[in-house]
This record gives sequence, structure tokens and C-alpha cells, in this order.
Amino acid sequence: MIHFENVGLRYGMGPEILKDLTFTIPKGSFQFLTGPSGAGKTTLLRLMFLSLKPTRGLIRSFERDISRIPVTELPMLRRRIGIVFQDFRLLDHLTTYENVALPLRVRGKEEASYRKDVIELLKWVGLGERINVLPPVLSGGEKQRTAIARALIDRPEVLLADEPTGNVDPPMARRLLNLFLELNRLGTAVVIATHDLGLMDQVNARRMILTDGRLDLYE
Ligand SMILES: Nc1ncnc2c1ncn2[C@@H]1O[C@H](COP(=O)(O)OP(=O)(O)OP(=O)(O)O)[C@@H](O)[C@H]1O
Repeated sequence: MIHFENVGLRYGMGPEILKDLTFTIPKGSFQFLTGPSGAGKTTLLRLMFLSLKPTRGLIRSFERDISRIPVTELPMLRRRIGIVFQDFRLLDHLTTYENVALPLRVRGKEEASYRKDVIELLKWVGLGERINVLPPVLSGGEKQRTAIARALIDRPEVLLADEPTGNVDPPMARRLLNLFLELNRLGTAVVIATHDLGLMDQVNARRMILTDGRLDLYE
């Protein structure tokens, strides 16, 4: 589904942040991506989301060599990927409900076909009372859960989440983990970048560990 071969990445003329990464994210798989702060987890997620280009090596995404894809086709591929950014990236002029519904609206779906699903998912992540609120008045944890709901609502083929439980308490982290596992059971490949050992210990999943720009895989 996503395949990296000898991928390297440097920002500008800086040092190589990621070195010789070779791995596959298989269809329907579940994995944690971890490593010390600054190891390159966010950078690696951005490469997988096709918002950064590697400085060397090959990336195949949905069976396509990304170096051969015209820039105009990238948004279509990205639509198959759900992403939760560390800084959430919600649209401040849209309500919680509208932010979560956005991927469906962009796909041209009628509101009547998704309204119930969006509200149900918002309730599931504990935001039932915050449906019509604008992001600036949400707490960090509420923003994070809104971002997670937005990434999940269109049942992406791949979910990439950057520290998705960084702003919530342990019971909510467990609840969100269950949501990711449920999505995975429905067929989505899931990659969760996290420092949270307690979270990782709850699931017997593959671990991708980045250290000094190099990747070790523990199946
Ligand atoms: N846009 C950028 N331009 C230059 N250097 C960058 C840029 N983004 C990240 N870096 C550098 O790349 C390295 C990896 O950063 P990255 O954010 O990918 O790490 P991380 O593992 O996600 O860290 P954290 O766990 O603290 O979020 C760091 O040294 C960082 O300073």
C-alpha cells in the first residue's frame, strides 16, 4: 500500500534527517511509529502523506511511483489517506461539526447522507456537547479529538496520526485507541506516531523505531 526503498530526506542544505528507510505499510496493518523527540517521526508521516518529497530513494503509494505522479494528481491520492496533524489544523471559521464533515463535503456528498454519522462519531469521541462550537473555544484535547474524527469520518485506506493522544487523559487515550483499532478492523492501515509507552503496551502491534534517522522494525 505504501512502500519506501532507500529513502533519504534532508531539509534544504541541512543534514540528512532520514537515512536509507526501507519498509512497507501493508494493507490493513496496524503499527506504532516511535523514537526520541526530533528523530524524524513527523517528517516521515509527511513523506507518507505525500506533502514532502524524498531527496533520494523510491516511494510507492497505492501502487504508484510518486516521482512520476503529476502534482495535480496528488490531492486525489491524499484523499485516500486520513491524517491527524500534531497541531490539528482545524479551520477556525467552521464549527466542530463542519470541520469533521469537510472531507465528505469535498467529495460532493449530500449532507443528509452523512449528518447522522458525523454526529455519532462526535459523540463517540466525547464531543456531543461541542458540535456547534468554533475551534478557538475548544480545549487542546477537544481540538485533537475533532482532528481525529475528521481523519476517520471518510474511512480512509490509510490513517496517519501524529501523537493523537498527546492532549488527552489515559481513559480517553484508551477510548481513542479502541477507535483506531475498530477502524483497522474495518480495513484501514493505521500508523500512530507516539512517545506514549503505556499506549503502545496496550496493543501487540508492529513497532517502527526511528533513531538518528534510521529505522528499525519490530514485528
Ligand atoms: N521544515 C523544516 N525545516 C528544517 N528542519 C526541519 C523542518 N521540520 C523538521 N526539521 C528538523 O528535522 C528533525 C526531525 O523533526 P521531526 O519534527 O520530524 O521530528 P519528530 O520525531 O516528529 O519530533 P517530535 O517527537 O519532537 O515531534 C528535527 O531536527 C527538526 O528540527
